[in-house]
Amino acid sequence: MSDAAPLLEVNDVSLVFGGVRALTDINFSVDRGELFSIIGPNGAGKTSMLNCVSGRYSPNQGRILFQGRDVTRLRPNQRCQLGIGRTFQNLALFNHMTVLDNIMVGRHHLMRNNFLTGSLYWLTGAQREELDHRRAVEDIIDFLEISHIRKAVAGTLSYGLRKRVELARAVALKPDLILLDEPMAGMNLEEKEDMARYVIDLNEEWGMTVIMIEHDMGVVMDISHRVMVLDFGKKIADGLPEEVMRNEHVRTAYLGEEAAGDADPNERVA
Ligand SMILES: Nc1ncnc2c1ncn2[C@@H]1O[C@H](COP(=O)(O)OP(=O)(O)OP(=O)(O)O)[C@@H](O)[C@H]1O
Repeated sequence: MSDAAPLLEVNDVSLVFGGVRALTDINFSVDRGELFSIIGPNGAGKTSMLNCVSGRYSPNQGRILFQGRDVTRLRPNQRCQLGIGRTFQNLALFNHMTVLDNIMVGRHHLMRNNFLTGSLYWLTGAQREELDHRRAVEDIIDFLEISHIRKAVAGTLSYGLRKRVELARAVALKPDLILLDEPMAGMNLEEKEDMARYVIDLNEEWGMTVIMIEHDMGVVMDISHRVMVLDFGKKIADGLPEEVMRNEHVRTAYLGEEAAGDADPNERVA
């Protein structure tokens, strides 16, 4: 694959649930290094699109290529191993486990030693491997500023902190492509500012390509390189944030003229 080839290509993807057409003929691509956002009203098909990329849903039609390889029929864990990580709209943490253990779960597929070799702990290099993993996890904990809660049981934390731990677990997979489903939902302004900064740093410092679904237009327009708009399962626009904001179809179909006026680009959250 040449450097110029997209990291992710979605070709003619359609997805149907019974009588509901969740997605119709969706085409887009995301280049390595991009921070790409998907927006649209409730029920527009955003999460369905992300689920087709992560492998949770299998499209009825179309193909998904990751690093030039057709992954359309691969299971979620296979895509994970190829470098696609994600967070969920509704938190999916192990609430009874500590923050540290939740993040270690994220490292699982990178660990070569299993329970058999693990029983030969000192002989197989498992001890060294575990140390390496712990070090990598510590880097993530420092980056996301959750050192003070590392030993806390995940279920006891505030919503904002649990979202951050969930992000940490997804980052622990060291994905090339990270899919974020409404990372700022339910957060206060300060938490949103922090999360926006983490997303930018993941993209710029950690080199991860990001696809983000987010309803906060201020954040989306401020930090995205490109934005795609879905409406009733169809793509109605994609382009630079300012182009999308100017697009009349988007303004009427999604934002509405009034809301479009509200999303003042000078009033950005991050
Ligand atoms: N598992 C499912 N079974 C049946 N219908 C589904 C399923 N998942 C999604 N849908 C339907 O597909 C359509 C798109 O839903 P989706 O959740 O992808 O939209 P969305 O843009 O992410 O919405 P929101 O912003 O509310 O999260 C909706 O009509 C939804 O009811």
